[in-house]
Amino acid sequence: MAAAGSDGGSGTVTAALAAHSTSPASPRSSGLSSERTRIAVLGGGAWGTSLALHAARMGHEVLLWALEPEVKRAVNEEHENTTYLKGFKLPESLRASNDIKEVAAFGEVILMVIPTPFVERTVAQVVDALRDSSILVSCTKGILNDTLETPNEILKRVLPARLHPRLAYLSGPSFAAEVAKEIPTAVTVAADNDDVAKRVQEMLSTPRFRCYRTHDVAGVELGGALKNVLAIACGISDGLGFGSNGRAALITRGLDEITRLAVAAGASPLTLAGLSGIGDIVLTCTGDLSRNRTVGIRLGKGEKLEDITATMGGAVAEGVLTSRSAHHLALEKGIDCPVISGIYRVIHEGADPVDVVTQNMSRPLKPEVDRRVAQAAHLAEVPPAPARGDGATAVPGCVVDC
Ligand SMILES: NC(=O)c1ccc[n+]([C@@H]2O[C@H](COP(=O)([O-])OP(=O)(O)OC[C@H]3O[C@@H](n4cnc5c(N)ncnc54)[C@H](O)[C@@H]3O)[C@@H](O)[C@H]2O)c1
Ligand SMILES: O=P(O)(O)OC[C@H](O)CO
Repeated sequence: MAAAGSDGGSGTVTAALAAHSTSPASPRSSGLSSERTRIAVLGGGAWGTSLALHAARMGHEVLLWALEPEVKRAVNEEHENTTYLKGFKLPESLRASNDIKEVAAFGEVILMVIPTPFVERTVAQVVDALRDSSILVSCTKGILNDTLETPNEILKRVLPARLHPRLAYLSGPSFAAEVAKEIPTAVTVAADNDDVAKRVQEMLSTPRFRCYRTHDVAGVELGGALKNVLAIACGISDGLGFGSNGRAALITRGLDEITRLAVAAGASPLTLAGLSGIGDIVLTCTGDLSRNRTVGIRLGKGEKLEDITATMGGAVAEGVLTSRSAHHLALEKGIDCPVISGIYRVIHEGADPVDVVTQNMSRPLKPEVDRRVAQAAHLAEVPPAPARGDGATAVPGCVVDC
């Protein structure tokens, strides 16, 4: 399904950007370095196709695995993914295959862009085709229902231990259609191994697509997964006509509860204040291209979930299933998450959204800042202030690289 509202890449923003640069996709024109790399993309949905397009524009060799024969045919013959990313011409150099082992064996770097419920069975098919030097980048945003695992935890269970240091996670505010239009976008790459994070960062960064990096895998994954539930909540609020006050309250209090839950699951609160937290929350809680927010709007207007998903053309709103996982994770961790639990009750137990809002707004009154988050924020590591030439120490916070 093409993302709602896509203008097929010929919008005025794209034209304005093009007028200021002859080669926005090229890292070489800006001093950014990127060696030509063989990149395999597993997943021919909107995001997989957009990332494949981005990498191909950079001059990387790209092979895309698509589940559907029709996606493979359209990419190879029409040079467009007419199923999931309609309206964007793909370079002829970007080829698609339905043979997942062939695609995995091709890649020096493998981008895994698979909805959460299919990550395990998809990756299990390619384990034997992976080389020890492969770098595997998960771009999935969700939490599995049965086990409450993030993609990182699924991958570490399925892949041999020697490949664990080769794993990275890409997340942040990034609508597939806007990346395909080369609208300036910033994302985060998380990895335990800083060399791996740097390699992915350098491999994918351009003047239109800026990658930051972090060690906080849990924070990046949980931020990316939990914001989808909040986007559904904001959509419901919009669908009910609750306006700007309602949306601002949900974004702010939603960020608070997502942060408390993520911190309880091992994340740094600073990550939730970054691209994969507040960045992606702002994008999907306000942006019309969000599938999760669109599901929420339609629920708020009274449509049934089955009718909504039946008209999405196979596109996935991860927040629908993640609302169940997040609710159970909150119970398991003992974290009070009224927004997440409210969305769980609306989606999975048929609760009336207006009743949920009234109940949430009527809870016992409390301080705004949670004690545990405040403590975690104070304990979080800050970069050491560099020494000045005169032997004095620079003022912390004044020399941070932005
Ligand atoms: N679309 C975006 O703008 C965007 C941006 C960032 C992250 N993401 C995340 O990327 C992931 C993939 O989303 P998308 O937007 O590329 O997909 P999509 O919703 O556009 O398409 C659905 C995808 O699921 C695949 N699929 C369906 N059944 C499958 C099966 N049995 N086994 C394997 N794959 C199957 C389809 O082939 C297709 O690739 C999700 O976790 C999503 O949250 C999406
Ligand atoms: O369209 P959504 O709601 O799945 O959001 C897509 C991306 O996660 C945005 O960063």
